[in-house]
Amino acid sequence: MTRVAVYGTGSWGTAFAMVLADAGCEVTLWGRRAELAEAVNTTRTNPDYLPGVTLPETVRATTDPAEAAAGAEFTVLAVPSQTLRGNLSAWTPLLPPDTVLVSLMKGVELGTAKRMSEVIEEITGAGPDRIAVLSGPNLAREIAERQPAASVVACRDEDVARRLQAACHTPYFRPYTNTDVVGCELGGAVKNVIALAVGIADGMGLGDNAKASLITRGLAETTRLGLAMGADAHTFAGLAGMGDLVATCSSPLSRNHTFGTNLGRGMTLQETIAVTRQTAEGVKSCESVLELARRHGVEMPITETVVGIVHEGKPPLVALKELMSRSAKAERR
Ligand SMILES: NC(=O)C1=CN([C@@H]2O[C@H](COP(=O)(O)OP(=O)(O)OC[C@H]3O[C@@H](n4cnc5c(N)ncnc54)[C@H](O)[C@@H]3O)[C@@H](O)[C@H]2O)C=CC1
Ligand SMILES: O=C(CO)COP(=O)(O)O
Repeated sequence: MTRVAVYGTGSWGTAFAMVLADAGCEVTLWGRRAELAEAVNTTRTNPDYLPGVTLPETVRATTDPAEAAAGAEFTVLAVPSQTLRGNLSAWTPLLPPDTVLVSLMKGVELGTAKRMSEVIEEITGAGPDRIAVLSGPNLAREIAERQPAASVVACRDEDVARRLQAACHTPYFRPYTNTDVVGCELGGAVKNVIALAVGIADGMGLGDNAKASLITRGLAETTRLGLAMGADAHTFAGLAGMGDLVATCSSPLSRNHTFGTNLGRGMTLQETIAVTRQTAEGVKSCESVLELARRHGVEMPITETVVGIVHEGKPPLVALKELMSRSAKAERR
């Protein structure tokens, strides 16, 4: 039986642990809180993040990172992007030397503007053949209910991607392989920023034309950044690009979309943070994405607008006016 360690008992870590177990793996789920690990082991549920979902017997939880790591063929990381560096520094000495590190995270580190695979490489010293990314339209709650979804597993080494694909392929979860790690990571991180923009528009009461325009131009600016960073344009038309963007921008389950909606309705940033219990990666990553855009000389007007509203207190109506009155241009530039 393939042994897998999943670090992070939040909604996606727990739901993906279930996917792995349904695909035939033996999974150890690491979490910080003893009472939550105890609840998983005794009631087979994660009442804090996925109430009402029964987890398979082959998912066991622990608060001991060494116990989780032992014998793991895959080490899956599902903590907030901004805490990964600290978490992984503590776990690295415990990891099996050949384990494949799998990022489920959709953020870019603040300060360094590093993608999660870059942070993993820097901290663990693993080469690109041992670092994989899973990304796609994968709202955790739907997957925990075993509703059908497709996804992408990306690794520079295609054989490793195929091994991971086999480890998480179930009748309701269909992963495709890809070797474009940069594109998959950027697709996942930037769609959170665009989902904030769409949420703000929804909260302001704007219509479906505005939403479709933001999604489409959001994908255009994501692709521009990706191409400047060496990604493959096809990735952005796929599940980790367009697929995830559409799911996140249209679903009330999305934390980023909901965060934006609250801002668009007139809540302050502090009020919005106070009512947000879970990780909304775009709130911090919008600044890192903008930093990447500047470094690579790429225009990302929607990302810039989100940073203005979220971090600089720009009123959404003013931001909208500025976005709409930018100089006219050809669609493909
Ligand atoms: N929830 C979803 O539908 C999906 C989430 N993701 C991504 O997965 C990643 C994790 O997201 P979720 O599980 O949804 O978040 P969550 O907010 O549901 O859970 C986060 C988990 O990280 C833990 N955590 C928080 N601070 C920590 C720290 N300092 N050290 C260690 N652990 C800490 C929390 O206790 C919790 O277990 C994010 O990057 C997110 O973008 C990706 C696809 C789907
Ligand atoms: O990444 C996701 C779906 O693929 C989840 O989006 P949120 O983090 O906005 O909830």
